[in-house]
Amino acid sequence: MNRAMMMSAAKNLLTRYGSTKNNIYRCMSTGKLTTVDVNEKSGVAVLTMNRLPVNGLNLELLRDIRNDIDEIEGNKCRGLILTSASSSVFSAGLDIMEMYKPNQDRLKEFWTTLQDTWLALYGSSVPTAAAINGHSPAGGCLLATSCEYRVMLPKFTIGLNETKLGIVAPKWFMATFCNVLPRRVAEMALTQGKMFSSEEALKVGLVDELAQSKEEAIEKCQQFFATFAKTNPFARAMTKQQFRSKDLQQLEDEKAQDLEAFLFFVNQPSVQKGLGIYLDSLKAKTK
Ligand SMILES: CCCC/C=C\CC(=O)SCCNC(=O)CCNC(=O)[C@H](O)C(C)(C)COP(=O)(O)OP(=O)(O)OC[C@H]1O[C@@H](n2cnc3c(N)ncnc32)[C@H](O)[C@@H]1OP(=O)(O)O
Repeated sequence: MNRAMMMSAAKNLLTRYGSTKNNIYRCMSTGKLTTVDVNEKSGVAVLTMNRLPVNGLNLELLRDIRNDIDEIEGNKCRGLILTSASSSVFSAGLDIMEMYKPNQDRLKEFWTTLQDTWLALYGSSVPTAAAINGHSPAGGCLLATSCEYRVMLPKFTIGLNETKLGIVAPKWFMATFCNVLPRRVAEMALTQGKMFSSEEALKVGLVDELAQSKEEAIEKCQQFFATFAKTNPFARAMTKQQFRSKDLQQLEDEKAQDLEAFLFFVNQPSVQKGLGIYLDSLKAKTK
């Protein structure tokens, strides 16, 4: 191989594997709206949501996340860290445009994909953590709390604010919240539609640690995964799945009813009106 060929091969490798100070990262898959980078040394995959500006969870982003989780599971990665390409928003939750004046077929597919994404993430056999590097309301909070561990940057907010929008979080959103928070704290926060500051979230246990940067958050997630170094991966995964099986089974059993309830609720004229007003208030903020 001559020098030019060697340079070209190295360049190709760097494009595919991208080098950082300590480790080599392999880009495993790149959906249009997500990227997945696997640390070759640790086997940990970083799944980055990249639908800027706010990672609103629309049908396409949810599909990409779902496919990435399946791929990470299939590749037997040692951990999955969910994070955002934005420096101020982890995810703004469900893209309200999917629910406002919706096309009914797409609305069905949207909700079914959200259900499947949650089943895949909450039930994942791979250890999961969220590096919450920005605001994380509603569906964003659902994704973060579906993971086993959360590290958040200061001065952002997280919570299930649905009641403030005049909508009701489904049972499986609530179950995910209750898996993290004491029941009374969860009930109060859900009914109030409370958004916690990062510091408050740490205090109540909604997040496990704070970090000063995204890199530090990812490092802390990796340290969490390292706590499993002396456990049997199969026994670990089975324990997690058994622990979460009631919540998972409930949605599996009630998927069709959950979809019907969502469609009925979202199509109510009063709900449509409320969503329209909320969207206008969000847009007015930017004017
Ligand atoms: C039965 C139904 C059950 C459903 C269960 C769950 C529901 C949800 O998940 S509903 C979504 C709830 N989400 C929110 O309430 C968050 C709303 N957004 C915000 O509070 C802020 O945008 C946020 C703090 C996340 C970020 O603030 P900024 O960085 O200042 O950004 P902007 O507010 O300027 O937003 C930029 C741009 O994005 C639009 N936007 C924001 N969030 C959403 C959203 N969830 N869906 C659709 N669009 C959203 C916002 O309107 C701006 O648009 P433009 O003005 O056109 O730029």
